[in-house]
Amino acid sequence: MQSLSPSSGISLKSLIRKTTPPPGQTHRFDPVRFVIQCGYRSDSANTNASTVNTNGAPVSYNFAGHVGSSRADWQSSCAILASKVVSQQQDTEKTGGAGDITVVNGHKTLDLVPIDNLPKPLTITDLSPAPMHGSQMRVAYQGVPGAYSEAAAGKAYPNCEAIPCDQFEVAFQAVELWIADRAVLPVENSLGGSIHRNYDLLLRHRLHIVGEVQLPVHHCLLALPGVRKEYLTRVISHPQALAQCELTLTKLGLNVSREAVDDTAGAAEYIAANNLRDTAAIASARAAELYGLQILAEGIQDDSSNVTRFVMLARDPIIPRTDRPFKTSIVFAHDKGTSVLFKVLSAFAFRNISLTKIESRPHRNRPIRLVDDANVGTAKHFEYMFYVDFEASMADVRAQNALAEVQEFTSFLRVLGSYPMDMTPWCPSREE
Ligand SMILES: O=C(O)C(=O)C[C@]1(C(=O)O)C=C[C@@H](O)C=C1
Repeated sequence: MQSLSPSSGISLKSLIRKTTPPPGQTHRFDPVRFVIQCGYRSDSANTNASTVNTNGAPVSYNFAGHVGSSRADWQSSCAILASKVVSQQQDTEKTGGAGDITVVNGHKTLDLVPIDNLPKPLTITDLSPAPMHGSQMRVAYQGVPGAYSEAAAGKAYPNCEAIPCDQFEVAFQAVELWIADRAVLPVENSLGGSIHRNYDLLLRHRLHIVGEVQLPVHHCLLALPGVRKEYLTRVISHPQALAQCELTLTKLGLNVSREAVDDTAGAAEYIAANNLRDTAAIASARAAELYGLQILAEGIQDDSSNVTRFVMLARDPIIPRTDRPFKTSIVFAHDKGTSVLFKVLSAFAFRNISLTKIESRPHRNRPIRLVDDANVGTAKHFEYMFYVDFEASMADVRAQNALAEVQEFTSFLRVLGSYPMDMTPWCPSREE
């Protein structure tokens, strides 16, 4: 990725360089047409022409550094952009001033004191409908520089310009509004499990999964220089990172409270900006370097092969292929609830298609199904959306037939994306 230097900053000029989508990217992909071509249907009502681009495939791991712009540049760009912002609903309950921990969606989050020379995360109010396109791939991620999501962006697109965003929602919108070309989104971790909110966002938005990366996550305990473990009363980090280090924190004999914040690197930045000598952060070694913290303990994740899986999102899908391993992600539901699940899964089992992931989430439009029985009362069944990843490309006739069958059993079916699997050699010691 691009290295951090004042001259590499995102300027307003570069942000508004192109005001129309580049040739070949003017039309949104039409899932209806895509699935009809493949012999099955989806839920989408979109009837636009179907145009795809092919530059979404992940490439080999070569992440060497941070991407960025000067914070000053970024802030001034955002300030100008903010003057023509479409109104966006901000679902936060932020109340505090700089340096406070406040509550966002039930989680504690930080109002950070600015540190020079680092790009400031996009906020929901920075989002402008003005599209912008440089020659370099722009990849939106949630967090601040030093976050694992930034490293994932670098693994997926080694020469990209990574754009920090203060919420996942903002990263989605950055792509939808042509501010970024891709978003990178953590969906599951080998220790901490699924990042549920991101599954909900995948459904709420119309972006397509165009790739995946699996990133070894190697956590460090960071504090201000000179601080010793015995001084600590609190450890702050992303809830996933806290979960991934739970046992090790106890083994280290730390008598500390755990507090969840928006991202790992943001926790490190907060400690540095507020000179907190009683608080440590769980974050990457790179975050220690960026924010001038010392590493008190390394490799504190409860399993040395701790891996987070990220997906890359784009406005258009990539063309599925069969000459390399592909994965396809779908989401479906049925009016009659979970009874359909076995049938759906057997459509894949009969065709020898392996499932790599299954996840259920509340059906937000219809969370409860009531079944009245005059004699005994009313049964209240929870309703679900099921997310399934399977190991086949949509260009594979087995996958097309399986989905043709699945659509017979389901009232809702959407293909989230068909994309190359991350096949980089297994080396968990390649630490972030
Ligand atoms: O906070 C970060 O650094 C992130 O990139 C987020 C995130 C996550 O959401 O799971 C990503 C990878 C790690 O598993 C911990 C945190």
